[in-house]
Amino acid sequence: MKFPGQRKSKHYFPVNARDPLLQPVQPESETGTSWVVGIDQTLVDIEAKVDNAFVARYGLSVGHSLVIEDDVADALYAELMRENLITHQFAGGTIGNTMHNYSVLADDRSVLLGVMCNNVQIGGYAYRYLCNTSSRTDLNYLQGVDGAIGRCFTLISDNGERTFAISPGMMNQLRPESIPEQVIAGASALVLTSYLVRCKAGEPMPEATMQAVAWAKQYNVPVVLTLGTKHVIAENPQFWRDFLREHVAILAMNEEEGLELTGHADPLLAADKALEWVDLVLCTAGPNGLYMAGYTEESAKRQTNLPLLPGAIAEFNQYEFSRAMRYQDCQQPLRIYSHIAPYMGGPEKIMNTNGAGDGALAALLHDITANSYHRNNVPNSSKHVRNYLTYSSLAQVCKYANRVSYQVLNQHSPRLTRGLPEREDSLEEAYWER
Ligand SMILES: Nc1ncnc2c1ncn2[C@@H]1O[C@H](COP(=O)(O)OP(=O)(O)O)[C@@H](O)[C@H]1O
Ligand SMILES: Nc1nc2c(ncn2[C@@H]2O[C@H](COP(=O)(O)O)[C@@H](O)[C@H]2O)c(=O)[nH]1
Repeated sequence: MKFPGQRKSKHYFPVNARDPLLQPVQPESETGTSWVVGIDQTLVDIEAKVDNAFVARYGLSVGHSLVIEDDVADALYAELMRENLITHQFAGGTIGNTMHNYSVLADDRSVLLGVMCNNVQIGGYAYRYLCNTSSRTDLNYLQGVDGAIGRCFTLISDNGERTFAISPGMMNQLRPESIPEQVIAGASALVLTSYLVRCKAGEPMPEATMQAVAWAKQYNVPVVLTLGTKHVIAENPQFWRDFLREHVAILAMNEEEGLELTGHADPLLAADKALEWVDLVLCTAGPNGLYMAGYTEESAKRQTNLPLLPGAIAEFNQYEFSRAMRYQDCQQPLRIYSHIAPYMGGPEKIMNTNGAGDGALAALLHDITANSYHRNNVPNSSKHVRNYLTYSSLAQVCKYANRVSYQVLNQHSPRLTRGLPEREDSLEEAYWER
């Protein structure tokens, strides 16, 4: 497990297994002691540059993800091939990306659940998917299917905005009996997307998802939900509010999804509203950076030393140096909030925005899992006198999440090709001051 993010001062973190002051740290094993598990629709992103007329012609909606029928997919693919418009093909899927990015950042294990072709052809989509997933992402629990994985036509317009057209193949054929109980039971978090319910009647994916949720509940594993696209939420916002209240601890969304869910266009108000249902919220807001909202114990709150920010909630970042806790673990819960503008103002030129939100969530998951790792290895550390959810303060998690989004925006693929630059890995470096 790598240290999550960078620090101005050195915090104690058991990255050195030979420290004699530590309890004997469990030896590194292939399965590890702390991991995250996610369920996804197995998808390959087929990226092409198109204009808005192309998007409109196939009944798609700019910036969003819609499922298309096979005949539309065939016509769309034929036009992309005819006009030689395909530029890249990557492994994709919002949770697949998040598990891969987590493993790259943490240099540690994530487990991905979903389907995979029984018959993988060299050079085919399934082959590309497997080749482009981190070797630290455990794919041993994928369920075999006799057919194709999904295709996600990722249509990039001139300003870098991405539109998705999903041709599902067999991506929704994951069955409940393919969800391994012990993998869920030992995880630091179970990560889901609202896309998992976007299926045809009779497809087993939603049932498989609910099996995983039931085990997460049984073993007190926090469930993380990322909202995916505003269209899925807009179809039935009340379903999602109930789902959050009943099953979810951590919510990740962008401001458009936040609006559909809560009725608030302001990301801070949307995040605040969502705290009625969940314990921790990450709300990305494109060029306006990102917000986090959560709970801490009143008596453990820590005052920021950064300028207090104006907003719909006055001086909302006052206690952003506090660490997040689950509502149920607080005796006197206090709401805490933080915001950060895009790292370095954002890249000079954004090639495409695909995966920026997934990157931010991977950073948050790294911080949460690092907390479990630290608790396992140094249970009597003062960091664990309370049952905290995150290793770091809300402000620090925002910085880290933002930094990772920047990295994704600065490269071409939604999956990190490497971890953050080496020279930032030094705990001594006051990188954030730049
Ligand atoms: N145009 C932009 N300029 C600068 N930063 C951006 C821009 N778009 C996204 N980002 C960064 O990427 C993060 C996630 O982007 P966002 O587009 O909100 O996510 P999603 O992909 O989920 O819609 C933002 O919080 C911000 O840090
Ligand atoms: N599991 C699904 N993943 C999907 C779907 N539509 C798009 N995507 C994936 O999202 C990422 C990019 O995410 P971003 O919102 O952070 O830009 C991309 O790689 C797509 O594969 C879907 O229906 N299901």
